[in-house]
Order: sequence, then C-alpha cells, then structure tokens
Amino acid sequence: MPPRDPTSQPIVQQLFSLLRRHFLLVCSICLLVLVVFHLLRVIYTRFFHLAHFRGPPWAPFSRFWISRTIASGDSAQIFVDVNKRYGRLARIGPNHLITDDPEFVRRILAARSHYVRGPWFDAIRINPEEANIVSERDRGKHNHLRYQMSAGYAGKEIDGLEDVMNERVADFVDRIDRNWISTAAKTKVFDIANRIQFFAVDMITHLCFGKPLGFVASDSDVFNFLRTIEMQLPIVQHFSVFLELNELLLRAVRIPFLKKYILPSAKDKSGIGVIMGISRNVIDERYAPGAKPKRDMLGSFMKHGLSANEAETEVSISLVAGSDTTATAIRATLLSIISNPRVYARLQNEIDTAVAAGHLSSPIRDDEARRLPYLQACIKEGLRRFPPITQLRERVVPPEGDVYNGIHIPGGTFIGLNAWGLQLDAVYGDDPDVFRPERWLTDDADLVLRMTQVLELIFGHGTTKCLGAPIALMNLNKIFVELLRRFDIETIDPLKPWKSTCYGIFFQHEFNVRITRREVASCATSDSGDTTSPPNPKSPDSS
Ligand code: HEM
Repeated sequence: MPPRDPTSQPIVQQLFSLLRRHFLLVCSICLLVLVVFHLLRVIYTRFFHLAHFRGPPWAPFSRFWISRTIASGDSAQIFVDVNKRYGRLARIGPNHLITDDPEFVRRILAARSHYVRGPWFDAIRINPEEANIVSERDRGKHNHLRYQMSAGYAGKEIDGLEDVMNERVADFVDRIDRNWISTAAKTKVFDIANRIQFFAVDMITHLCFGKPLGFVASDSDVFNFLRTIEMQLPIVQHFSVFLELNELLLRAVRIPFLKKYILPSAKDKSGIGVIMGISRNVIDERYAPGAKPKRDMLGSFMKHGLSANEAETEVSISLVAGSDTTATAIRATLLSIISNPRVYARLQNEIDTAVAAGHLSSPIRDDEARRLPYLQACIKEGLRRFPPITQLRERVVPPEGDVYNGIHIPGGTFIGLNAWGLQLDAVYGDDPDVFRPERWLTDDADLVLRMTQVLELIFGHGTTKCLGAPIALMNLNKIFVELLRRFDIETIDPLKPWKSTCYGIFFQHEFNVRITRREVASCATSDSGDTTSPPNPKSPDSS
C-alpha cells in the first residue's frame, strides 16, 4: 500500500495532530490572549470608564472590594468612610459608584426618574424564577403589584390593625414582667435583642395571617426561621455582587432534581420554607371557593387581585422585609436612650407626666404617642443614627447617562445608596454622629422640614418607598412607652452592650439587660378607664 499523503487527511484531523504536536505553544498563546484582554479591560475600567470618580485603590479593578467589604460584617461604616474620604459620589467597583448625597438620591428614586432598579435586586428573590414586590425590576409590573398591595399595607382595609398591635405589645411587656424582673438582690440577664426580634416577627405574622407565629410565647426562634435568615443572608449578599451567580442559580433551579435542594419549600421543617407552608395553609383556606372574605392584609391583597401564589410569596417577603428592620430600629433606639442619662430621664419624665395627666391609654394609642414631642424626637433620632437597611440597593443610570456636579456618568453604571452616610448629612448640624433628639425640637420649621426630607430616605423614596413604614412607625410609637413606663432598663456590660453585625441588614445579639420594675405607678390609663397589670405579686422575683 502506498504511504498515505498527510495532506489528504480531513482538516479536523490535521488540526488535532497539530494541536497534539504543539500543545504547549497553543496553551501559551491562549493564555497570553486572555492576559492581554484582561489587562486591556483593567486599563479601560481604571483609566477611562468612571475615571473621574475616586475610591479605594483596588475597587476599580474587580468586584472583590465590594464583596470583601460586605463579608466584613461592617459594611455600613466602611461605606460611610468611603464617601467621607473620596467624595459624595465615590467609586467602589469596576462599574459601581456609591452616594451619600440626599438630593442626588431623591433625584435617582423620584417617581419620574429614568433610573431603574439594577440586577442587584435579583439576589433578594425567594424563588429565582419569580420576582416579588421588593425585588421586581420591571417598572410596569412593580407598579401593578404596588397598586394591589398598598391599601393592605396602609391599613385602610384592615379591621383592628391597632388592636392587633396593642395585643402584641401588651403580651410582650406582660411576659417580661412575669419572667424577667431583676431585684436589688438578684439579676436576671435578659437578652433583649432576640426577644425584640421574636416580638417583631409575631407582630407581622399576626397582621398577615390573623395570628402570631408564637415566637414570644415559646421564647424561641420557632422553626429556626431567624437562624436560617442569618445563615443565608451573608451568602445572598454575594449574589448581589457577582451577578453571574444569580444566572447560575436560575439555570440550576430549572433542573427539577436540583430545584428541590435549592429552593425553600412549603414542606420544609425549618427556615423560610416553614413560613411558606404556614402561608400556604392560610392562603388555601382563604382562596377556597365560597370562603368568606376577611378585612385583613391578606384579604386586602386578595381583593385587589393578587393570585394565591403571589400572595404566598408576598406574605413571606413582608416578614423578611419587616421583621429584621423593625427589630433593629427598636434595639438601636432603645440602646441609645438607655445609654444617654439625659435623654432617658427626659423621655421617662415626658411619659410619666402624660400618664399622670391622664393622657395615655394602655397600651398607648398611636395618636397619643404622636402628641409626645420628645418621644417623637427620640424615634426620629434613633432611626437617623442607625438606619436599619444599609444594602446598596443599586439603581442603574439610564442609557443616555447622567451628570453629577458637572461630571458625566455613563449609562448602565450601578449607583449604590449609602443609607448610613445619608443620615450624617450637614443638614443635621455639626454633630450628626451624636444621638441628640433635641435637634428635632428646634423652632426653625424650615430646618425641621429639610431634616425630615433627609430622614425619610431611610424608608426609600418615590415609587419603591417602603410600604411597611406606617406599620413600623406605629410599632415604635408604642413599644418604648410601654417598656419605659413600667421598667427601668440597664445594660449589663456598658463597655460591650451588644454584638451587632451588618450584612445589609443587622444581626444583633447579646444585648443583655437588667430590668427592674419602676417605683412610679405609671401604668394608669385615661379615657378608656383601662389599667395595665400591676406588678405581678406571684412573680418569683417580686421584691
Ligand atoms: C424601620 C423599619 C423599616 C425600614 C427602615 C424599611 C426600609 C425600607 C426601604 C429602604 C425600602 C426600599 C427598598 C428599595 O430601595 O427599593 C423598603 C421597601 C419595602 N418595605 Fe420596608 N422598611 C421597614 C419596615 C417594613 C415593614 C414593617 C414592612 C412590612 C410589614 C416593610 C415592607 C416593605 C415592602 C413591601 C417594601 C417594598 C416596596 C416597593 O418596592 O414598592 N418594611 N423598606
């Protein structure tokens, strides 16, 4: 047989044999191309794209700076430092800016703004295939969901919203009174951080499902719900930075075998799946043919056309959106009050005087609380000094770009919102980092208006502004009065009053306090003639 002419081999075979013979050379060329490509990209992002914005030296090169900052558990403070050091619009990633300028944030979030929610929001879906009101990026769909849910959140179509709150607040303080009172001779260490969270979850589930989940009654994290969120959130935060992970997750959940391992399910025995299971049972009953409509939050969602599946997701998300935030607001404000003797004494005095004058029901009514100026100032100052949501919540610059202080921002840039930085604005004077409720009591109405406009940004602004704000504020209006009229509260370790970690929302633990009953009988009520329980003589620690 004549030898085979190598040129007569098919082209693919020829290529393979060439590759085999020069394998190392081919690999080196590929590597070189990749390195050159990466270098060009780095040079472009560093020196051309967003080059006018200053920031931490390594931030422009990759997203690892943001990811490392989030993982540190101290991102809120780090972002504050970045804007202080590098300007009100600073660079924190290859395509990422962050701002602490209230006016600019209001412009970004305004109803008619062309900015939209960025892919950051995909990371906060419970199910990667379905958006919810908090994560929906499509403006039209979001507006529709908001229209369906606003009446329920505003309490307009809920019977007895305030009664539910009163019931939960009274139950919470009564349990403290029964079980956690210290005396001159004995200390009962009470970790109020966890208990406040139990209270917040019970409050929201009571409003949503018509009954609390029983966290306060069992004095425990029922179904490991809170622990699961605490384990998952630090991971989820990285999905908001490395957006490819979201895409990967979306593909993975489309494989039925993987789906059941990845997504929470109503059949789970712990975590958010249990809440979905409970929501599912309630929703099945409520959506059953012939079921009687109820005037509660779910009833309002149904009335405005939310499907059973949508209702299940939205109820679960309201619990996640509302419980940690409210709990952080209560804890941070309480800690600020009890660690400032001037503030503590003045607030307790305002409460005692109102009680003595017969102006307060028990639990205090929302309208009564609004008439206590120092209480209102403390609540505002607590929210200002410790905004409970510090996630970047990135918005995307519209395709035509934008201009900030004369500098062009290219379309498609992500702009993160620096929630803590915003609340240190110069509008608050020269001591914005001090908890000083008196700043809200000035006679300068114009200043109060300007401060209020900045403060309101802690709930967002425009068409994505927090729907739960009225519920959160009503809660705050009640809880401090009910705690401080009955009890004296001291931190056990003033040098280390709590452990607080920030992953966009806060996880706070070991806020250990010592609670004693107050000598002043300040629980008498006014018009209702109602009285709260006096100190319980059967309590083992009654002094
Ligand atoms: C002090 C407590 C709270 C704070 C600081 C807070 C803060 C916020 C912020 C900043 C947003 C805007 C997110 C964005 O940028 O798009 C938001 C949205 C939202 N919050 Fe709150 N929140 C609080 C309490 C609550 C509560 C108690 C609930 C539910 C009962 C709730 C339900 C929601 C919902 C449903 C949205 C989505 C609104 C929309 O996209 O149209 N929040 N919240």
